[in-house]
Amino acid sequence: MIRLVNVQKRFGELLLFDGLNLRAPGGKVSVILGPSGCGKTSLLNMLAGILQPEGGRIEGVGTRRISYLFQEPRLIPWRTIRGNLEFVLQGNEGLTERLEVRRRAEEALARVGMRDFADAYPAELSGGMRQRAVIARAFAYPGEILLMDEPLQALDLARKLDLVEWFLSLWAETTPTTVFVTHDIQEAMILGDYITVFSAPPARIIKEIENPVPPAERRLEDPRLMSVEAELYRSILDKRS
Ligand SMILES: Nc1ncnc2c1ncn2[C@@H]1O[C@H](COP(=O)(O)OP(=O)(O)OP(=O)(O)O)[C@@H](O)[C@H]1O
Repeated sequence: MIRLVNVQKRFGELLLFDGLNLRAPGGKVSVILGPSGCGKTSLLNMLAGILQPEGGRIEGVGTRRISYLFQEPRLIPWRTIRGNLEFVLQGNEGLTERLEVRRRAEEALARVGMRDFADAYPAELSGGMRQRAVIARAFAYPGEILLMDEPLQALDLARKLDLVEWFLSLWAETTPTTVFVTHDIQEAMILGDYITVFSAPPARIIKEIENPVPPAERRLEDPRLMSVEAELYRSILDKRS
């Protein structure tokens, strides 16, 4: 379980978090849904230790291994897709053997249907394929905690749902404690075991929902998810009025 206790963060005049309390249960996907600029990326950066809060504390992260998926697929342009995965795996204790690293990279690419593109360079692939490669990379590097910053936002709905399916099947193998931030309600419903809605800064929690539908059964047209969607819309609209 990751816990934020009374976290304070400001950037100059902008008070981003004024005593934020939040939990992300172990082995579950917690989605933070919030408007642009409410501090979602800053929250992940604090969890990753890249950014320090001015007050409060963050528990449950410590020395645990973290995978971080950024908004845009950050791949090294002069390395092939396989080379990008190997690069991450080589820094990993116990995986120093070159052949083992290669085997793991190829296995991860095969898991997302990218085996035939292992020798391609990032610029030769579509945005959706690059995103698939970074998802493979995140799971090839076995983090206990997975942080995801709107990694699907630039994709159309069909590609997004395709990637969500890959994501959920890979995720189910190791069930890392996951914090996924987004402003997309559909992503939140399909991926989130828990969904927390943030207000604009200073970010407050305006709604918390436990997803009533198990991951394997989540379809956008499922009436149970449609009622989650309605509840999420209502909470966001109520806040505006
Ligand atoms: N290093 C920084 N210095 C000053 N202001 C910052 C810094 N990082 C973020 N901010 C500001 O803090 C606010 C929250 O930024 P953040 O990127 O965390 O929000 P977000 O919810 O992830 O937004 P988006 O959905 O647009 O990515 C923004 O107004 C941003 O300009």
